Amino acid sequence: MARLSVNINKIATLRNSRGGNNPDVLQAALACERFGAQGITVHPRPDERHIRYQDVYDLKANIQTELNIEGNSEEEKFVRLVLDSQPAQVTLVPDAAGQITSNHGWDTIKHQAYLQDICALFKGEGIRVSIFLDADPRMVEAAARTGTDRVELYTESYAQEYHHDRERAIAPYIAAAEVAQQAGLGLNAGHDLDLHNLRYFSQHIPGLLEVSIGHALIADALYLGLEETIKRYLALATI
Ligand SMILES: CC(=O)[C@@H](O)[C@H](O)COP(=O)(O)O
Ligand SMILES: NCC(=O)COP(=O)(O)O
Repeated sequence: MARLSVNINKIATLRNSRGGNNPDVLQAALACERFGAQGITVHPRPDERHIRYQDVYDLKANIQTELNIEGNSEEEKFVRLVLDSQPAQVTLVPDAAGQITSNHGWDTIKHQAYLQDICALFKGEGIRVSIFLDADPRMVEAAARTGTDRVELYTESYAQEYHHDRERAIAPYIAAAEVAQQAGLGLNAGHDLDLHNLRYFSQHIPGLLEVSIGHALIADALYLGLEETIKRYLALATI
């Protein structure tokens, strides 16, 4: 039974396209909560092309549910933002500056020492840490040695393969989730989850605590409205 954290990056993309404050990112986040979302996710990027750093402070001061901030902790500015705004959770994502969207998880073997240090820093401030990972049991095993609380499985390959062969698509995710459970790590997932592939994922992944969903959910809201869309995603995530 996973909780749904709505990623509102795309609301900010729309706002920024005209330079004003329409749509209002904070108002959208509060509406998501009112319609049942159990968390709000943002992924401020160094160029602030969608979520701006100021949005993060405004969200933290006003939302009632968990704030999850995603980003690359190798950027000094990101670390300062997280420490200053004190979200419930930080998700460490190894994206290069200017990348269009996330396309891989951390290599927790190669970067073990760095990840241990950064997890200790955030956890020392009472912030829950999750590390974004490809669905590879070796990466989960090594993540367990960093001190992280959770891992987030990067679901793009699941989403792409789902329509061809869903059993094959989900197999590495089940294997990774089992290793996470054995290691005592909490499990999150996200990227390209949608109304078609979410039910099967929630049904088959043991111990799934949270899904963060943005792109497809915000697109669906154009047709269905935000309230109905969130209701549908909640029904699939909390199976
Ligand atoms: C970490 C992750 O999975 C991404 O999906 C990300 O949060 C989305 O970022 P963009 O909205 O910038 O594509
Ligand atoms: N962590 C994944 C996320 O926040 C949203 O990804 P997407 O649904 O926008 O692909």
